Amino acid sequence: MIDYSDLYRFFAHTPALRPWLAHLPAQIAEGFSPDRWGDLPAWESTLASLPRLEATEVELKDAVRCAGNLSEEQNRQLETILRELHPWRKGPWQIFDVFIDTEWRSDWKWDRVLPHLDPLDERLVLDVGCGNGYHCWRTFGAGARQVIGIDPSPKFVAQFYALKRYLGAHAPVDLLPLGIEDVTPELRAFDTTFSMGVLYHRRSPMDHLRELRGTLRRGGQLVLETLVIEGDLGECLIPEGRYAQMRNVWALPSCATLESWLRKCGFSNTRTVDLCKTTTSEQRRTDWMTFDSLQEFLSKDDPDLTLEGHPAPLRAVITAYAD
Ligand SMILES: Nc1ncnc2c1ncn2[C@@H]1O[C@H](C[S@+](CC[C@H]([NH3+])C(=O)[O-])CC(=O)[O-])[C@@H](O)[C@H]1O
Repeated sequence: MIDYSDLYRFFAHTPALRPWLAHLPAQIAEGFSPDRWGDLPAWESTLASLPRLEATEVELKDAVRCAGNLSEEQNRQLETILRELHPWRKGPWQIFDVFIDTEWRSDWKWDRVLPHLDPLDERLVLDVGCGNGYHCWRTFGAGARQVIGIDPSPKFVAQFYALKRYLGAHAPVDLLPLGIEDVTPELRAFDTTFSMGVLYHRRSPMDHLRELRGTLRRGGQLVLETLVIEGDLGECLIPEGRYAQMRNVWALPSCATLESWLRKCGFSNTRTVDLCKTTTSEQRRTDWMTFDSLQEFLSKDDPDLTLEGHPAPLRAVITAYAD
């Protein structure tokens, strides 16, 4: 579906990435397998039908947007095609005159994370579970040398490449249809690794932390963002049923617990740098994501609780360094 030849060349020229390259083409073929994803041909034809348009201006630092001289008809055609890739969860994106108003204000998360990042200049960055790659672009806009996002949902990969052709077809920002388990263990290649919104989806959080450490070179920075609970060292919520209607939520530790897990898994200098309750302004139903959203997942009587009676979503950003 996507031409990864530039990325394969980059892997070949980067000694630390070479062990992964041996498996990568087969993993990507598997990630885009039509046997696994019945809608894949439809997404491919959407990508193929996108108009060839030239951006005269691209902004990636303060927002993600591009501009150019398009007719109303061209903007309308672009919007119709991009809407075929519904639901748009992460953003927002301004693509010419088309404003993709996504479910999440991912720019608000970026604003919380950015002040705590080691300078990104010249860094090789991995974004684990990057969705459609919104933060990958912001990372590149903040100076990174090369950004590789991974996400096992090929629809999000399709959204990313739909926009990449306008935001920078040859920019060193790519997204692979893979999960963290596909990254070669103990690669120790990346200067910065993001894992944002992923830990609570992993059945074994400790294994996830160890996998993340394995992606980083010694001294590389981990930026971990996840759902947490208020509480002391040792406390952790493991919801038996759903959490905020999500079936695949496993562990919500307190910050102190999570920091101790990080230290146990080979990180030091752990720091909780941000704690933020998710609001219905940050995560909400929009014209580009018309399914239920946070508002519908909270208790009608008490917005501090989820529908199931658990504490409502509280998210922490924790930074740590790989030993
Ligand atoms: N095994 C896996 N490996 C990697 N990714 C996975 C895996 N399983 C699921 N995912 C992916 O992890 C992402 C989690 S969303 C965070 C997006 C972004 N980071 C954000 O911070 O806005 C969560 C949220 O918005 O709550 C999804 O895109 C999954 O496909």
